[in-house]
Amino acid sequence: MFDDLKKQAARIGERRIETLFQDDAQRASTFSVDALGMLFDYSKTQIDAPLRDDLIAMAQRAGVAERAKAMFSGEKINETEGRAVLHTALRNLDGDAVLVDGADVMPEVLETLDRMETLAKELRGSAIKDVVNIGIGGSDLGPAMATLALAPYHDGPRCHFVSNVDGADIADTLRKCDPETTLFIVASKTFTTIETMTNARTAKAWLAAHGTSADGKFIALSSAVEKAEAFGIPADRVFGFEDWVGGRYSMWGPIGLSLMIAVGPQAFRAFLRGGQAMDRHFLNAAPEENMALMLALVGIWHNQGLGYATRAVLPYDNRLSRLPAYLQQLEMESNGKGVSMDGADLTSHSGPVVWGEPGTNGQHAFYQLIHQGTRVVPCEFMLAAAGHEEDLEHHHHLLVANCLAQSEALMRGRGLDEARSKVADKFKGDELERQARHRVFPGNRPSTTLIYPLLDPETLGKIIALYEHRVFVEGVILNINSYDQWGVELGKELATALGPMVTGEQAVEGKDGSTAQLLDYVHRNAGSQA
Ligand SMILES: O=P(O)(O)OC[C@H]1O[C@](O)(CO)[C@@H](O)[C@@H]1O
Repeated sequence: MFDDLKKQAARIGERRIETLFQDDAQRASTFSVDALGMLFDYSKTQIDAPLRDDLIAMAQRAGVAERAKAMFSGEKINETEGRAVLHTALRNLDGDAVLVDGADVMPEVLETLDRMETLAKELRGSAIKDVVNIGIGGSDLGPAMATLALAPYHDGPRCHFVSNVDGADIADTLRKCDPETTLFIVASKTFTTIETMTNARTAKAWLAAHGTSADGKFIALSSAVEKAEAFGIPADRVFGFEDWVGGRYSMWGPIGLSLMIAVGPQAFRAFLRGGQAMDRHFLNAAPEENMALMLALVGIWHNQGLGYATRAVLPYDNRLSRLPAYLQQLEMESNGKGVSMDGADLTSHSGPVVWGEPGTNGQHAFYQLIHQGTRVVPCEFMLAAAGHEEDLEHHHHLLVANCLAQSEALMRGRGLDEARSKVADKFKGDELERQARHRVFPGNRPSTTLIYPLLDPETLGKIIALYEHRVFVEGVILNINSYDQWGVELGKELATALGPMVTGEQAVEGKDGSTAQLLDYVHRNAGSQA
């Protein structure tokens, strides 16, 4: 499937990336995309003109542009669930018609946005001091990531995010809240997710235990409006969305309510505008100038072409510290599939393992392996040209210097001669040789850098939509369905079956020796918190 890329890899061989800059003074700008005020620089990779041509031709053969049109126009491209994929409609602020089964979805999308704004304004001027979003996965990671990312714009009530079924999560959160001035948002597309429903019931019980009425204290964000009503949340406190919004793509609509309450409707609209600008760019820009397409093709080259199994997302922007977790769901739940659209086994690897931490913290943790480990980890750096803290500009200068130094170091490395010269005054002979070898950096390790002016709401919208489209393009090239998630089901089923064995209501039967042993340990030690 990726024979062209294998041939390109053989052609490139052991070539050093730095030599590409020596041979072409324009390389940096030729292998960058400058769009929407952001710059995506992929020149510190092995991609050269013939390879880029092959990658673009591959995207064209796979029908990326046609599939994108199909997605935006409401075709049911999520074939295993028979659904359209229309998170882009949630940021279609101009309201141009988008049809699903012949009906325009935009009037309802815009009406829901209006209702959200009315409620957000009301809450921001009310006695509510704490908002607790109860949700998990796509009903948590997006708003949690974005609320932190946009902290400088946060002028509403405090927002907390409870996701884990581990009682520690909600207990630690409720300890900070006053029942009289706390509002709970139950965010669940299906309104059946066990973690969320358990936490929501615990929140209700907490209010009751404090003698506080639950009336007006709960809001629901869900596609299952009747289930939310059955939980006791009246219809006018439920914000619905359709099944064509996938969980991990849902922060642009009702699932973003906590973010809207935190930063205000205006900033939330700016976030949507950023996403919409990226949509238009993705649909209209020529391949070489298309940021999402090129980001995806760099990913395909590294993963399917060169076999690098992981990629690190390294934001030099502390407020993006939840972005790697957000992207883990976005990318790995979308493209971690083993069969193609038609149900046949994939003949290549699926999407890569995505991981990361903000710089500079990562430098003092795992960069050792990135620089000198035996596995190559393509790195995706992200950096704002300016920070929000004008009085702390010297911090930002250090941040920038560190980010740029890392991509330079990864590419250049350090040879044995240079390593020897670093320690020649301390060691001699064989010991000098041994010590020098520990200080060699192989270099020639690829990285990309996405640089933007400032992490404001609009820019965040552009970045998130950029990654969504990257996932889409990689999925089309791999011919997989990026919009289902069957791989999460088996564990859920087994957990449900194990529940009564954990509580002791049912004997442990039919379990493998390891599972039975672990259950036995729990039973013998369950009282240990006393
Ligand atoms: O919003 P819901 O229905 O509670 O689902 C939460 C998450 O669970 C999953 O279905 C599976 O983990 C995700 O795709 C989703 O974001």
